[in-house]
Amino acid sequence: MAGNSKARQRKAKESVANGKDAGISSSDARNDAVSGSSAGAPFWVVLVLLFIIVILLSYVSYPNIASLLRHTDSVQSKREITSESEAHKHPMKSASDAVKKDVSLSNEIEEMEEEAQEIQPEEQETIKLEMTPETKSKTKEVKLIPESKKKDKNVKKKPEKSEKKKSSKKQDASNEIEDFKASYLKEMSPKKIFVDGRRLPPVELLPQKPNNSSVKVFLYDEFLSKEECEGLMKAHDRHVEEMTKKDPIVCFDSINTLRRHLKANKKKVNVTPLDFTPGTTCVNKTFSSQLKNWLKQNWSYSTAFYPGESRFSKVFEYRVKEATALTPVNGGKFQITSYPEGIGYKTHTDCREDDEKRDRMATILVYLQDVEEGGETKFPELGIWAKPRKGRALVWNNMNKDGNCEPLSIHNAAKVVKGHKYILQRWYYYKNFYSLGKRPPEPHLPEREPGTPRVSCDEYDHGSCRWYDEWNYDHILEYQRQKMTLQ
Ligand SMILES: O=C(O)CCC(=O)C(=O)O
Ligand SMILES: [Fe+2]
Repeated sequence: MAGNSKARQRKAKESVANGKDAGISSSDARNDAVSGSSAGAPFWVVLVLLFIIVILLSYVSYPNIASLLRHTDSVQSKREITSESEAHKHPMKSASDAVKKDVSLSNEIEEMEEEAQEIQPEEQETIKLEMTPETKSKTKEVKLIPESKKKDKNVKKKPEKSEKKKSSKKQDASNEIEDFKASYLKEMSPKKIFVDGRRLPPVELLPQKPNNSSVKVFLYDEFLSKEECEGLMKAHDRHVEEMTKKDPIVCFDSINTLRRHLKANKKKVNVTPLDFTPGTTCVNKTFSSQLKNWLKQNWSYSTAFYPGESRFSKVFEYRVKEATALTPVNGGKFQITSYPEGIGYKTHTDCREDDEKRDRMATILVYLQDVEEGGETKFPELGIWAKPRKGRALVWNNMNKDGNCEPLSIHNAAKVVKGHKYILQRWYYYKNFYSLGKRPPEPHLPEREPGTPRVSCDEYDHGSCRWYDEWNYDHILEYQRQKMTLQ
């Protein structure tokens, strides 16, 4: 570095002497030389030369500041490259989404990766190799732009520059939606893999109850390393801590669920549909804050990050693909959930028993830490259960090969009796769709301050309330009525 800067100084001095373009000071040297020659007066030439010398001297005296600036530039351009490639992946992303990303879990994950990078350099290498084909396919996406430009030519009145950009972006997005070809994921096939010298064989958990379902449950111990688990938990905790500074808005699947929660907490409050924010299944801000105390925050906490938002997402999906043949393009968001003591999760299937093929074919769930007592994942119809162990992955199919939801895949999270449970989950879809794995736009209702979390209480039993760091459309009545189809 020191040698380089000396060489630069020498070069810069030479460039001034020769009046030539050289090194980092080239533009200064060139500009000054040009203005000097056009003036033609020797007094100005001397003045300009003096000016150059002063600039060069100040540069020479502060090499650290200069190199610092260069460093900032390179960091800046790296950021730009990242966000640009993200923009290709998320063409519908708005500016507010970009701002929102600043407070998203991805930032925390990125920090965790920086630490992890020091620990696992070899693994980072493997991932880079894996990313190459995707980068190529991104270039293909970019090639869509000229097509939309061709269409723009038909427009008679020339739109303003920014308008033109906006409309061509819109056009690109709609082209991409139209051109989207769904990939089907019909089964998983678990096999042994090696990660960082760890041998990871799948262990099938055999049903203890006779059944005729296609559901298979596998377990991999040490699927994630201790460092990966700890990094994810830390990122989740920091994010939850930040976001719980604001009280959440609480939503219910029905007024009955709200009544049951109030009754269980010995609150004699009469509630009517008028207590809900119009158009939604959520109660207003004041009532929500009251409920937070009344319900004693009896919920689990879920935070989400999306594919492509962090290196870890690549690391993880690559490992999952190698181990199970579950393909990254069929994967949705990543969700980290933590359960405080006394909290579990209702019995449910991860798929819906309707004809929807764009549904969750398989689930991978990784326990990020041991739980002293309770917190098992249980499949009551199969007689299968698994205990939380740091790094242990549980993977199962929720749908059969024909894309029908298997009712016997029902499962629940037993209440944590002692300890604190953390899991990472990702769902893989039978038929993927354009918006799968992309951070979704947020609904405008209920009106709320930016960064307000939500709590969703789906049913009373088994402590089914869950706090979320992001919003979807489940609580919007119109959405429920129309069963709006996602792109
Ligand atoms: O925490 C668990 O063990 C299960 C969680 C689960 O099934 C879910 O969130 O869909
Ligand atoms: Fe589940």
